[in-house]
Amino acid sequence: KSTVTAIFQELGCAVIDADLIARQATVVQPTAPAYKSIVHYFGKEVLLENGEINREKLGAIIFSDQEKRQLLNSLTHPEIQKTMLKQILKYFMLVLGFRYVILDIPLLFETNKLTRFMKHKVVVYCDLETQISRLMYRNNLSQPEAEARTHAQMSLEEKWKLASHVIDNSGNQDSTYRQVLQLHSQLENSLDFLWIRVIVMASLSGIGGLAYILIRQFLS
Ligand SMILES: CC(C)(COP(=O)(O)OP(=O)(O)OC[C@H]1O[C@@H](n2cnc3c(N)ncnc32)[C@H](O)[C@@H]1O)[C@@H](O)C(=O)NCCC(=O)NCCS
Ligand SMILES: Nc1ncnc2c1ncn2[C@@H]1O[C@H](COP(=O)(O)OP(=O)(O)OP(=O)(O)O)[C@@H](O)[C@H]1O
Repeated sequence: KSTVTAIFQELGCAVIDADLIARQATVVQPTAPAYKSIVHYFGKEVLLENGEINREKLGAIIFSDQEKRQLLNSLTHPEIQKTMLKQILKYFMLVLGFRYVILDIPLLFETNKLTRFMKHKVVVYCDLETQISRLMYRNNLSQPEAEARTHAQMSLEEKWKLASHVIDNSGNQDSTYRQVLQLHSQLENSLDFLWIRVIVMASLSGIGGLAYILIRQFLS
């Protein structure tokens, strides 16, 4: 997904990355409420010496225990979704004026209630063997560790069925790049953004109208 969203970003699109948010101050840094709950439920042994979350250790716990994974999800996902929503609104505000926003979400179909508001759902696909070997290489994991992580998610075949577009990323980066270019031009030519503009305009004029009434009441 990150490989594909990086191309969209290069093409000038607005991108919101759930994984990045999951690592940020609002979610797992020592001042965040989710951080405190993680320490409360998982203990200080999931912390590094500097107080930050030991991702390797927490990963080893949650990817071998479904209940603990669900617990972690229940602590982090509300914060991640709240931050995503704020960023979406920012991009749709008239000053920024983006027609659409690309959301990079690993657990979109499993947990995200946002799907019903999404016109386009893109699944980035490759065969399981390639997926596991790329994950092993990127995260420096053993085969069983990488398999535990892929099994913690809906299979790509199932996700494929729920998608409106599929990008086949089994080949080289050039082949992926070409597919993204094609999807990008399809999205650029789409008029789907118009209904979002109408909703944003209507909400803003509603808020503006309310503020006007309140000011009038206050001054009279
Ligand atoms: C458990 C954590 C600390 C492990 O960090 P680490 O850097 O070792 O792994 P990384 O984040 O790169 O994830 C490894 C792989 O597991 C997947 N994954 C991550 N969290 C989850 C989850 N809760 N359920 C299923 N798959 C997950 C990722 O998409 C990736 O493919 C981290 O993944 C985390 O904080 N997860 C909870 C937040 C979350 O659900 N993030 C993903 C969706 S927004
Ligand atoms: N077409 C490709 N050819 C070779 N390597 C690739 C290709 N696409 C992605 N990779 C590599 O595979 C790894 C995983 O890709 P990427 O980070 O884009 O996946 P992701 O879906 O965002 O991952 P996750 O949800 O696990 O964070 C990265 O190291 C990336 O460089």
